[in-house]
Amino acid sequence: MAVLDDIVAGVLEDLAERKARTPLDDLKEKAQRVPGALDAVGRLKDPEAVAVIAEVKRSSPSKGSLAPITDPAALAVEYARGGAAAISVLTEQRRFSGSLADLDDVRARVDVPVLRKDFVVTPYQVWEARAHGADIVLLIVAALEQTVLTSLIERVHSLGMTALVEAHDLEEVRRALDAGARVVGINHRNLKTLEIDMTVFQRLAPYVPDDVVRIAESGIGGPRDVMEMARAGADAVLVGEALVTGEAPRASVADLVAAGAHPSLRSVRPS
Ligand SMILES: O=C(O)c1ccccc1NCC(=O)[C@H](O)[C@H](O)COP(=O)(O)O
Repeated sequence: MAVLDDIVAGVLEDLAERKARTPLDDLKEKAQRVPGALDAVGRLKDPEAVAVIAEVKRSSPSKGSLAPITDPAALAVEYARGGAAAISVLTEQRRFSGSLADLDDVRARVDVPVLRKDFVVTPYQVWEARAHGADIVLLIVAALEQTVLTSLIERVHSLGMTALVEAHDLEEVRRALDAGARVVGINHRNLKTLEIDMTVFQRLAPYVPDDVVRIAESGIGGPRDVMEMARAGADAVLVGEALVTGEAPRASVADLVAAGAHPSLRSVRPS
């Protein structure tokens, strides 16, 4: 079984337990009570600079354990102080050691948009994201049939959130756009094999129109990578491992933010 299929199978088992504990109607009520979602598109498409989405990531299928992260909110606060435009919180339990409690904690402590990073394949999970304060929801094209992708994007947007629609090849980019994505994440990581190919963003970004937010995801190790992605047309970068395994998350984010606003990029970024 491909890695992605295996992850989604586990996600569906865990989801069945949560559904048994919390009926959808209760979740909808909770979603009415939380503050409205923040505008993410405005934060992620700054003509002056590449936005940095900093990720709270304890472990991963490709690398195993990365960092214990006992206080995800404290880490997120450091990221925000370093200038992160948004915080990504992995909520998948089995392979990433994340949880909805992490999302709650982070939401309560930062005022930048928060991304629920999970394997969302049902409307219930979209409601969950909103009920736990998410502003952005990841939808992975490779995990979804086209009609389901389209309806999940609509559901995310109808709840005031932003869908980050993730693709890894040209067909997936086209499917994301056809389905109504306004924010497309191009992942260097192939979620079926876990291989990283750092040329993927450069090759696919030209197929994403200028009025759609383009995010380069995975394998970004430092300021040089951010500048390379900026030259290839990235509006934002999503960074996990390099930040959680480093010594100083706030300073590391600040370095990435500075790279994304480097004066030499002015001539290559549309104004
Ligand atoms: O990180 C993995 O190994 C992984 C495996 C299978 C599905 C998703 C996976 N990661 C999720 C992500 O998209 C990354 O956490 C995110 O892009 C940040 O990547 P990185 O900076 O390389 O940690």
